[in-house]
Amino acid sequence: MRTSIATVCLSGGLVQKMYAAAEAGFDGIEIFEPDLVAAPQSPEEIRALADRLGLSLDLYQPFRDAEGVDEEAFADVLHRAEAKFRLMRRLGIDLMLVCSNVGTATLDDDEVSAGQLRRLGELAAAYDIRLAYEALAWGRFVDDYRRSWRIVELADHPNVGVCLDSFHILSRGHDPKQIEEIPAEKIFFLQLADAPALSMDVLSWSRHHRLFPGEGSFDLPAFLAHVQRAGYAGPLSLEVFNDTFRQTDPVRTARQAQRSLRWLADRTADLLGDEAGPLPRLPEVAAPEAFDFVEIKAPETSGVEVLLEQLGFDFGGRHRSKQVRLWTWGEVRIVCNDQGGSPAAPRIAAVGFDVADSEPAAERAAALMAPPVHRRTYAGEQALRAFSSPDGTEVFCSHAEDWIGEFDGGVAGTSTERGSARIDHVNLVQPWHSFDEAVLFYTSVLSLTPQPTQEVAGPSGLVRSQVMSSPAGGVRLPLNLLPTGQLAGDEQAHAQHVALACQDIVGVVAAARERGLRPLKVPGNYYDDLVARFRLSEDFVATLRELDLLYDRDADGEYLHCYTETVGEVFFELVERRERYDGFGAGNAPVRLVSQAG
Ligand SMILES: O=C(O)c1ccc(O)c(O)c1
Ligand SMILES: [Mg+2]
Repeated sequence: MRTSIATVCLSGGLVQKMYAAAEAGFDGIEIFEPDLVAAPQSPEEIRALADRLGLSLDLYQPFRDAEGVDEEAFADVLHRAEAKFRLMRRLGIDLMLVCSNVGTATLDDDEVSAGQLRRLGELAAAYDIRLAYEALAWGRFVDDYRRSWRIVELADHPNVGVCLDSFHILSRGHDPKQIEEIPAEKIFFLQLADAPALSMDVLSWSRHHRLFPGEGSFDLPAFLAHVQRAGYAGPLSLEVFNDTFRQTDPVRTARQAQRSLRWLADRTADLLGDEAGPLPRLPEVAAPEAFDFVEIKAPETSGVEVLLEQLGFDFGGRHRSKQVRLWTWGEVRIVCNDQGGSPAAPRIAAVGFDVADSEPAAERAAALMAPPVHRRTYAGEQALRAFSSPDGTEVFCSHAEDWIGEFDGGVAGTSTERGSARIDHVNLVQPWHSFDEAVLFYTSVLSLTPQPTQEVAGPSGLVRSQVMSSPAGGVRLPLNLLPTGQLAGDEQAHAQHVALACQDIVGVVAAARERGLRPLKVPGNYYDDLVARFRLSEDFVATLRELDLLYDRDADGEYLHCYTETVGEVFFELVERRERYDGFGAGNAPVRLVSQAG
């Protein structure tokens, strides 16, 4: 499988983009014309650099407004094209992308367009150049790949073929199955992009919101399977116009892009089975169905452990050789780490996921270029493999049995009178520039599935939230994207949190309050509104009000929850899920955000 990336995906100048693509392991690039025009280097220098970096120059693009025009306009098209063909010879590029006409087309006639593409193809042939015709989703007359293929078929010239771009096809809801009817030798190029489900004009959607495969809502594995079944053997090239990637580190973006192609190839090979051909596979790993632990970096005096004690955790002992303490409650294991000058503000430093087999999980993460994390390990201690997620939180694939013996006090006796508990979800706050990357990271590395995005209004802006979850719901990882502005009080509301599921939240919170816990205060107006929305008994609402419990109900069941105060950058949530309730009480989030902002 050859991989390629359009220079438009990356920030920086052309040379910087080329270094980034090479460093991330791409085989080639598509040169986006404005990048070349703005570059101080000559075409010959760019060609030499590509050679030196081991990058092939796969495509020059875009050539606009070529077909469907009158004869006078077409004379200008030929003139313009010839200049580009000469330039491409200097660059050593033999494939040019021709977009369907959006501006100058006046003739809605396949015969005319085909005739003009044929004449352009004849001119290109003289320069040993081929043309890949792409139907833009907003083309004046040609906006459907099936029509662009009909025109190419009519043009009937060996130097004229189609370029398929997943965005233009899937954004319009066109069925990609008919790609299989296009002869492989006529598919000159393939561009891949994902996108979030948005209802907006398709041009703005394309120019600002494209994403790498695995980050959006399109079914790219199914799309690529059609292209592979057609017999396409050219490079898989990414073409992602995205406002964030245009302004973030190009090396990091290029690695993210390469990760997305490796994930996509593997998923597509799954769909194709015996027909997968040369698509490379990843070590197979089932999604984890439980959290193994959460590690909080916190000095012993920070107050986090006071909270844990109030919540009813048992002290599970000190680590044999490190400044690390374990707290347990049922199946919940929280590790407080005070090593190496912990930051004053406690924060979630690592999350352990209980995967069936840690070795292949670590191999898979490495194949997806997840940056490894090296922790100090002493003789006789389990060396756990960990990786850094895009926001810096370390991800472990681990099993408590392998490491819990390193804590004196051993496995803590679990107080049965408080019932069992488990980690329900871990909410990780994402910086604005790594949100999409995080979705891809958890999708590809841990095989978690992104759920539909939600937006919650907070006092200082909208919080976008996307939950990554395992098939049976044992692991839920809400990723929250914060508003970009920072108002006073934001820090509290935008801390990360660990939610603990218990069976009798009323009893647990009542006991915790006896031990001194002060849950986040919920305003009286909230309970008046609850009474209006749900037919709840007065007694029940009085209990909720007394204990500052929040409530939600849907067709699947009920959700009762409450929050602790925030310590540094972390707080805890207690939850009780009744029946099959699968949400997070999203309607209550604005109340929490306002209360936390104080
Ligand atoms: O947005 C555009 O104009 C544009 C240009 C070239 C492409 O390949 C494409 O998919 C879109
Ligand atoms: Mg394209």
